[in-house]
Amino acid sequence: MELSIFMITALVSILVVSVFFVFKCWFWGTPKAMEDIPGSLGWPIVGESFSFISEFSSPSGIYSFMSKRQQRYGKVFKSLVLGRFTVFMTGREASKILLTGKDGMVSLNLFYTGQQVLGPTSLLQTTGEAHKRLRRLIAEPLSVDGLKKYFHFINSLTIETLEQWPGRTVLVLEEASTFTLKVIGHMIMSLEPSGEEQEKFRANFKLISSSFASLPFKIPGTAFHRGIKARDRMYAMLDSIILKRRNGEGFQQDFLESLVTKHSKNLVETSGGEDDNKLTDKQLKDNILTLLVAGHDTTTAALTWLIKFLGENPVVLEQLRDEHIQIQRNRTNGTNLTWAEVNNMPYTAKVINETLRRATILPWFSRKAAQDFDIDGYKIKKGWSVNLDVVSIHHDPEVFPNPGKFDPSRFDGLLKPFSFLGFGSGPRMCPGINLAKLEISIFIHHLVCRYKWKALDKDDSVQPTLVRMPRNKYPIVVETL
Ligand code: HEM
Repeated sequence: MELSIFMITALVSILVVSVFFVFKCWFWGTPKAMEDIPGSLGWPIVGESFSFISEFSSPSGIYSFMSKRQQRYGKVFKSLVLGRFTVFMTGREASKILLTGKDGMVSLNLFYTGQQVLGPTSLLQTTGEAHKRLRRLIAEPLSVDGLKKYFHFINSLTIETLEQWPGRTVLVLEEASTFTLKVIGHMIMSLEPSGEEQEKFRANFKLISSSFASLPFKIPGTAFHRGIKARDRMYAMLDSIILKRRNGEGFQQDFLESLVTKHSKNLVETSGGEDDNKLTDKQLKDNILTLLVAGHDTTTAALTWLIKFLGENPVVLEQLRDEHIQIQRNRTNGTNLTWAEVNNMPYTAKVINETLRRATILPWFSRKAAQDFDIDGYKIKKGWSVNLDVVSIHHDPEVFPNPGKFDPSRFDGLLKPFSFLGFGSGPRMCPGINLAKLEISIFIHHLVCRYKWKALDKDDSVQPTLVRMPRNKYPIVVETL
């Protein structure tokens, strides 16, 4: 029932969005200009969107859509999916060109709904110098040292979360979602992990999140409209916190405080000139929302896949458990995990990488050509949508033999550049990498040291969302060891 409602909604959405955007593109002549690129644009208007969506949620995911076409046309092919004429490409060479994107060759290619919700000054919508400047401002609070102050919070929250798991059916995806949202809410604005504010924050965030894959019409009653309204409520909440901080009330050592005190424009006497290290309140809010959106689903999915892969690979689980039990045994004083320990978990780091390779949480990286350029002998024109197929890169048998196997030892040695893109590469490489690894490592430590679990369902299909997650949310039962 749920599936058929989803399918109907997806089909109607594809149709409406496609008609809107495809007419726009045909008007500008994109299909004709793409004549030299191999591939098929599929049916008029909807293109290949139906097979794209249906293969997307199959266990092999978008990989089967890509590999069929790569076998027929080669590494570069065109398609018409989700209302966009798109050139798909794969391989380490294409990654290097697209991800290093020198001289502003490409920009990120958000869907219209994402652009509207996140606002024009979001990191995801800026390019060139403006993008570099924003990256500089958020680098310090997201660095390993900058994150040290959140260690105790994440550690306690993990223990509390896991203590609730034994004796009931646990939907790992839901638990991971609640956990990662509490972590990021605390890190950004010292939000208490429970209570009315947390509930409001969560409700607004959910509406914002679902508006990204909605129809692009801001009509009351639509998911897009609800998302924009939730975004406005979230901004009002941030406004009131920023005001309090400026008035010297409620000082906290969080991400917001660091931006407000060091980088907020309203605090300095502006003499009319631009200060490269200062942000307006609008820039501040757009980018806090960007971090929330970019960091939540990804970390939730990674944690869920990791627990699932461990459940399916007892040998890996045993080796991982050994690493963590050894950490416990080596402790001379105290019984709790320490900051030094969490930064020295070599096998855990490989398990995280292998999870990101095997699951490929962000299956493609979407770009827009900002100028004409050549790739694998094909001419890409300014304005085209270009998608880097990361799943095929992560499943290339020449780099990762037997790619379907979950095998963290693949990361024992150095890999060839651009063969592993779990956190991306180049100027747009994930700025949240340290936070994500910190959360996952702490969670895994307590999980494997104290608990064992059993999966209640064997379904391997994937939710048809931009971030790949198990459709069944990975239901398990848990016992203490
Ligand atoms: C395991 C969890 C995570 C994974 C797998 C992940 C993955 C990625 C990848 C692959 C990219 C590059 C996308 C591209 O090039 O198109 C990216 C970018 C980004 N990530 Fe993450 N991420 C994770 C967690 C986080 C967290 C916790 C945050 C925030 C605190 C975050 C914030 C961002 C932002 C803002 C960008 C865009 C950077 C830019 O455009 O300059 N991510 N992430």
